[in-house]
Amino acid sequence: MTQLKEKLAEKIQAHRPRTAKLTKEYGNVVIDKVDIGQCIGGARDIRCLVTDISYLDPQEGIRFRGKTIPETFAALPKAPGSDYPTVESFWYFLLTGEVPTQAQVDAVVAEFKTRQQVPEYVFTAIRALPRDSHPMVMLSVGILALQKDSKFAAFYNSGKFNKMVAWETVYEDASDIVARIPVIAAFIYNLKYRGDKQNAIDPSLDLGANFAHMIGQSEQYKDVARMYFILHSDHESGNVSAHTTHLVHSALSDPYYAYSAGLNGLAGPLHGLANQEVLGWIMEFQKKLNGAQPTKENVTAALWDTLNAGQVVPGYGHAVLRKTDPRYMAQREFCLKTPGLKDDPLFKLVAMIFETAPGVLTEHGKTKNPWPNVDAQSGVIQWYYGLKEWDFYTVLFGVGRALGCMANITWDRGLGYAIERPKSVTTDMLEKWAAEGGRVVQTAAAPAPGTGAPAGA
Ligand SMILES: CC(=O)SCCNC(=O)CCNC(=O)[C@H](O)C(C)(C)COP(=O)(O)OP(=O)(O)OC[C@H]1O[C@@H](n2cnc3c(N)ncnc32)[C@H](O)[C@@H]1OP(=O)(O)O
Ligand SMILES: O=C([O-])CC(=O)C(=O)O
Repeated sequence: MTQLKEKLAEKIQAHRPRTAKLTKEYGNVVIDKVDIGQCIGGARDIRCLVTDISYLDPQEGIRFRGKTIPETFAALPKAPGSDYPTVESFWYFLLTGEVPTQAQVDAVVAEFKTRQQVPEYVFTAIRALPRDSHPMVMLSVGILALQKDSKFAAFYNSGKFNKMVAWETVYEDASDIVARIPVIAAFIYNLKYRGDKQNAIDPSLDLGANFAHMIGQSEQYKDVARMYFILHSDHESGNVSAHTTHLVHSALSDPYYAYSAGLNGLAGPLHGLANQEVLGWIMEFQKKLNGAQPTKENVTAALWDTLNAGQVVPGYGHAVLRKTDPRYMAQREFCLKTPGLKDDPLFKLVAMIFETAPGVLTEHGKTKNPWPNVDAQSGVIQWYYGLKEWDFYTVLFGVGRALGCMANITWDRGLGYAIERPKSVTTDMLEKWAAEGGRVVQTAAAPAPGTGAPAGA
């Protein structure tokens, strides 16, 4: 066992009694209620998932293992010669909740080296796709192609499957996915946009730096990759990509099936694809400007054009957040402290949209959150460093999101979470309960009509 796996074994062992006690002794304690609006409206705000990897406060934004973004960056050991931590150090932190020592980070970096070789059949499968396939299709296929070597699936099929140790094989697959996904992403980038010029893995580099090297990027981009992957890693477990991954794995589908499915959700324009949509929107707007400077007036007019056409303003709004996304701010601060980038015309336009869009969206009056999310700021950084193919941006997101999704399902198995299966109802039922002022629950512990029903009723 590696040091990280041993530490994780300790942590899971220590945590199990807490989950068991909650289920056995407090299983009937009500923590939320469900109304018709939530039933029809995407289960918004219903507290019905558990994860300790990260928590999203609507006002404050994300905390990874209890730490805000600045606290996370400050606490973790940094990559050599860099202000940013390695992805490997963050992976240790997400999995265990402990800030690793430099020696523990070095061990993960070394472990990833042994995992990062991608079998040739994965590249063959991607090459077989039409070259104009979306890069997210290629990434999802690449992850799915790896499934045949799943250690979790092999364990399940071995006839010796045992729930108590099943997490160990999830950990193996999860670590393989995290170590390999940047290599697959780099292959896709090179295949589609660099005339198939493939750079070999540099075994001396950490995950983020190696990704930069593999796509032929600059020294400075190494920190961009590290920062981007960490910022995009996790957003508690109700978002589409994390929830899908969790749901699919809850059927004991292995991590490859689960994350390929999660990526397919990330590829939606209301979720991860919004970063591509933001750049597309900005480029369209710049074209219309025809060389003129962006001003509050012309940005306002462009935002209204989008809204009046019945479209959403990409990069703005959020299902949970009610303030500017701290991931947006972390990337904005990166821009402001990077000479060149802070004076870049595209950054200035993004900053002008930040000044203008919240007011316009508030006046429009629909969105509950007029503030920018992570996707409004990420593309401009990529563009500045020469990664201009914006249909690739969600692939970058997918590399980062693997960290959170894989940490989550490793813990799902560690704690033996059940197959996920919420209950559906019919429209007739909703109409009946609406007319009656609520659903009458037939249990001893039934709450008053209109206050919801305990599980199992
Ligand atoms: C990494 C991420 O996934 S972050 C999110 C990335 N997605 C985007 O940036 C796309 C633009 N934003 C949106 O579409 C939404 O804000 C979402 C999908 C993020 C959240 O959706 P919801 O939780 O349903 O938002 P909310 O409750 O505020 O929606 C209420 C109304 O405001 C509209 N609205 C929300 N955001 C926007 C927006 N940016 N522009 C225009 N209208 C919006 C919704 O479409 C909805 O309209 P409807 O009543 O006609 O259906
Ligand atoms: O939390 C959400 O629903 C969407 C989001 O920002 C993410 O997944 O990063």
